[in-house]
Amino acid sequence: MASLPLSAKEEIVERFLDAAARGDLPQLRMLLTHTPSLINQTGYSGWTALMLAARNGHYNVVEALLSHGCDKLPVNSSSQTAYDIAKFWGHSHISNLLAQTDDRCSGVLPELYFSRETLDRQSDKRTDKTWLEAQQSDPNTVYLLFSNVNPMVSRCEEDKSSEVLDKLCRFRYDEVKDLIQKPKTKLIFLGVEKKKPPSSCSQVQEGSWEPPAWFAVGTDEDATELLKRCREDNCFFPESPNRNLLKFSEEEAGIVAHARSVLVWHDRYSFCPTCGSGTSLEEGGHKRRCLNSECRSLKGVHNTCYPRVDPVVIMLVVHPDRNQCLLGRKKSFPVGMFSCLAGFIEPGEAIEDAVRREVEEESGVKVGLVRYICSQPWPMPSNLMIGCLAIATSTNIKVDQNEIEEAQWFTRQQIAESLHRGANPALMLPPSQTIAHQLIRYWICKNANL
Ligand SMILES: NC(=O)C1=CN([C@@H]2O[C@H](COP(=O)(O)OP(=O)(O)OC[C@H]3O[C@@H](n4cnc5c(N)ncnc54)[C@H](O)[C@@H]3O)[C@@H](O)[C@H]2O)C=CC1
Ligand SMILES: [Mg+2]
Ligand SMILES: [Mg+2]
Ligand SMILES: [Mg+2]
Ligand SMILES: [Zn+2]
Repeated sequence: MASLPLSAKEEIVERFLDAAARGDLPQLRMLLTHTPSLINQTGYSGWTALMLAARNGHYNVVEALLSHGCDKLPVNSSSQTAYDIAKFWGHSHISNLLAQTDDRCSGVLPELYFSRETLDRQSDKRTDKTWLEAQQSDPNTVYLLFSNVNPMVSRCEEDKSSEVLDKLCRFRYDEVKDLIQKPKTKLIFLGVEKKKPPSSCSQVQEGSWEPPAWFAVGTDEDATELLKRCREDNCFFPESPNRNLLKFSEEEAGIVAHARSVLVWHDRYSFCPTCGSGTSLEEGGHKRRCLNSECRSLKGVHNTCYPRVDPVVIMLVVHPDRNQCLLGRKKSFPVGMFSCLAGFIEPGEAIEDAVRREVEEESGVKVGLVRYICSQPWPMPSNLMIGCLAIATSTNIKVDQNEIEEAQWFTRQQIAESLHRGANPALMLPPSQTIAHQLIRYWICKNANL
């Protein structure tokens, strides 16, 4: 049977993959300059250009592909990454290169959701009352409204990935000035915009321009009343706040993480933890001062006066054979979902010891080497997730049923398939916004080269 003619697109993909397989760097570069989207295209059996170059030992092609931001994660139909292929065929200079390239640049460890510092916090301005007051009434200042620690949002479906995005509703001083004067309202100074205006702006030329300040307004007023302040009619307060907190853009997620954690702290610590008296807000909403002049908390620096952060270790435990990892599921997880083990750090405990203790408590597995990888603020309500890879020194699982319903070793192949192809009913991994997902992805890409 005569083979069907290739479409123009298929033909260019084939030429690109062929150039990678032959190590023809000039041809590969020329095609990439013309059509940058070729970079992660796949051909026969899911092989990418990176895999073909890794298979045939073309170091300079692998290097060029990585410098163009090529994705190292994809697996072929045999569930092998480019790293696995280079290693299998004995091209250790290439497998080392694939394991070593800078994590952030190569996309192995992307920026974590909730962690973008969109605003410049300008913490030194928190004690400058005159400056803060001037910012509050400035017409360019941006206010965000929170009802019982939930942000008011509007929904837009125009994101390029066609995912639903929630957008924070922004208000100006005139629209909220009555609200912020009420005694029970909490006003949090979040920082100032980092973006610079166009140099044509007259205030920039005069030297009088200041970047707009942002404030969060926390109130327990009736949500329906608050919604009446909106100019648009598609604004709302999400019904399941925890799930909805994962629907923001990266820019806004970072702002929400800061604002929500501080507001939750005010909500839960209205009275002085030292003597039980009332407190007042200070320092742009980043401090609570006890109103009892005799209180010990007023002498020296007292940590109960400042917002709390709870450190939590979260770890991907790697099997001693380096080819499997340990994941667990809580009863509350959706069917089929497994995630990294996690637990609160206890007082007087180092990160490594907390990792070893939590893993042994929850799964019975003993851990030796622990390596810190990355962290993520998790404003539910105020955790700092400290992500680690840990190497197990024992393999028998004995689950603590109070904390975990089930724990299991999964092979690299099972994980790579679930990550790459998704929709695997036997193993569903947590969403990409979580540090658990990113630690798992990191292990697959780096092959746990501890
Ligand atoms: N972003 C992510 O990828 C993930 C985030 N997490 C978060 O990590 C946190 C800790 O994980 P768990 O397995 O629940 O911890 P865990 O294994 O330490 O068990 C929780 C228990 O620890 C006790 N506890 C000790 N200190 C606590 C504190 N400061 N606050 C609340 N409870 C405390 C309580 O009895 C609680 O029931 C959770 O809040 C969860 O939201 C958990 C997994 C993934
Ligand atoms: Mg736990
Ligand atoms: Mg635990
Ligand atoms: Mg614990
Ligand atoms: Zn007190």
